[in-house]
Amino acid sequence: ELRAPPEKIAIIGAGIGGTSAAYYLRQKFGKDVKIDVFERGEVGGRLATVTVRGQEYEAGGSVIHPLNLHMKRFVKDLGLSTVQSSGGLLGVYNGETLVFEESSWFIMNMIKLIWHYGFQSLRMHMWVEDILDKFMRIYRYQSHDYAFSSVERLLHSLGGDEFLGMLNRTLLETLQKAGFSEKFLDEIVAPVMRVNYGQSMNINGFVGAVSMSCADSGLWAVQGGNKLVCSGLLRASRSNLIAGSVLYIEEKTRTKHTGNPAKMYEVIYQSGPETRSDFYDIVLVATPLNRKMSNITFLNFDPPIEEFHQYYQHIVTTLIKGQLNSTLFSSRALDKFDLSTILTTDNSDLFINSIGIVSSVTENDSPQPLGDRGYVWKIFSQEILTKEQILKLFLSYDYAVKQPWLAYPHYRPPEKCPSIILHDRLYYLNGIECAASAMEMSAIAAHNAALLAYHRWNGHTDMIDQEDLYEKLKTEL
Ligand SMILES: Cc1cc2nc3c(=O)[nH]c(=O)nc-3n(C[C@H](O)[C@H](O)[C@H](O)COP(=O)(O)OP(=O)(O)OC[C@H]3O[C@@H](n4cnc5c(N)ncnc54)[C@H](O)[C@@H]3O)c2cc1C
Ligand SMILES: CC(C)=CCC/C(C)=C/CC/C(C)=C/CSC[C@H](N)C(=O)O
Repeated sequence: ELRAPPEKIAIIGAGIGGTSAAYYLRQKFGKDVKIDVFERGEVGGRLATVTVRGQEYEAGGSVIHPLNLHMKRFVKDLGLSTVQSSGGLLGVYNGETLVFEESSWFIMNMIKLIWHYGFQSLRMHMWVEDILDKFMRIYRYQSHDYAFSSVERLLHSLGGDEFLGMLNRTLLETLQKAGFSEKFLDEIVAPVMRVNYGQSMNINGFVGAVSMSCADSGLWAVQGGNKLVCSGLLRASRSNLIAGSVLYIEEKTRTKHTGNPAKMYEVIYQSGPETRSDFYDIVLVATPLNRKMSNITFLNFDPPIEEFHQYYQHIVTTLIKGQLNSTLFSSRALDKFDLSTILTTDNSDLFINSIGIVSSVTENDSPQPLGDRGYVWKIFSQEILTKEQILKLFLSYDYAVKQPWLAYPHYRPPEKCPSIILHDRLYYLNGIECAASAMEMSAIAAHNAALLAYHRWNGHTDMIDQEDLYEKLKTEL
């Protein structure tokens, strides 16, 4: 038995979370519901490009894993094209020397890895694969329309106590317990955490595994820029984009056009110089809730909605077209230096987390140098680079563009994820970032919130928080 669909739904935030929520809500609630998406900045949010000498480069979320099935589906449904993320050779610098350097010969690489670290890179690959295998169960659950009322229940359904327990231990503890050596952790794992999450191995084990999965082959991106997925989803869901900053959300009783009173949410927002408001049956918040990032106040809720204080890691992306000062990293001159990405170990004297050559969002093959002044390099650092620091890294450069971010949560296990259900029909998507922040995680949270909102609207409690789903669905084949 289905109740009449809601009349109006509001989504706050037009990043990948908000726009994929619009897409899934349209699928579930049908064509008649009016969906408004509020965005105070650019559509795409943390998926954004910057322009260097007329070409666009990803400055935020850039790579997508081959097993990120929601992202894959969006690209297919929206008729977008993909580009493979260029590989290139990678080195690891410890502040004095390159402690590891890839070779262009596959066999040589294997020998080097075994020589330095025994079979630990193979064991690491197997550790990540086992977690990914369990993680993939979410697609099965969601394709059968099952929803979860908390991030913890969602993770528990994927692999039980052990899987959920990854949130409560640091990656370092987990991998030390699994017998990985200090050398492998310092020279391989820590540099991967620094390039991806700008943090040490003290992040939780789950986000550590997500980060390590970036070492898999087949990473890809959307041709023209990953943010095209967001604008495409907005269009495909026939949502109404409202350019404005949401200030307050308040629950109020309204008389509907049927003459009946109903509890609704008033969304009060600033659009240009004006403060406006509108009423909604359901609201989804698709932005991190904290003062610095969204500054939304919940008014007159009983019981009150808690304040969120999740601290987000400050990261700066700098794109520079120039000639690398390769002698900073090795004694070889530039023409003999064949590394295209340099990661760094956890050394507080280093002022960069990583540096690597990047392709523009339209280049389909290996990155090309722009004219005679070198490639475009992407640098991740904790602080904005000074001119002196840039001049240490480059022999010469002719353009630099800097983009600071409050990028992802500062992970500090044990993690307690914020609630998904903030109030009766008020949902929060970005709590999932406390497990791991990635485009696919926001898409999973969006699909889950759309299913949860739909089942709760229709009273389908049997579709929420089902135990032993994996076993149940196995026998349903
Ligand atoms: C530098 C960097 C590199 C990354 N690299 C990768 C990567 O390679 N692969 C990957 O998968 N992930 C990556 N990520 C993570 C990924 O980008 C994010 O997890 C994802 O984009 C988050 O999407 P979201 O929609 O949940 O949030 P956001 O993209 O932050 O969207 C929230 C939106 O809400 C809007 N908003 C906020 N407050 C209000 C308000 N009061 N009123 C109206 N609108 C509001 C914001 O303007 C924003 O557009 C990276 C992130 C960064 C910063
Ligand atoms: C959710 C799962 C199973 C996999 C996602 C893996 C993935 C693509 C994680 C992204 C991690 C992240 C935040 C990377 C930031 S930096 C990316 C890249 N190295 C760059 O240079 O831009």
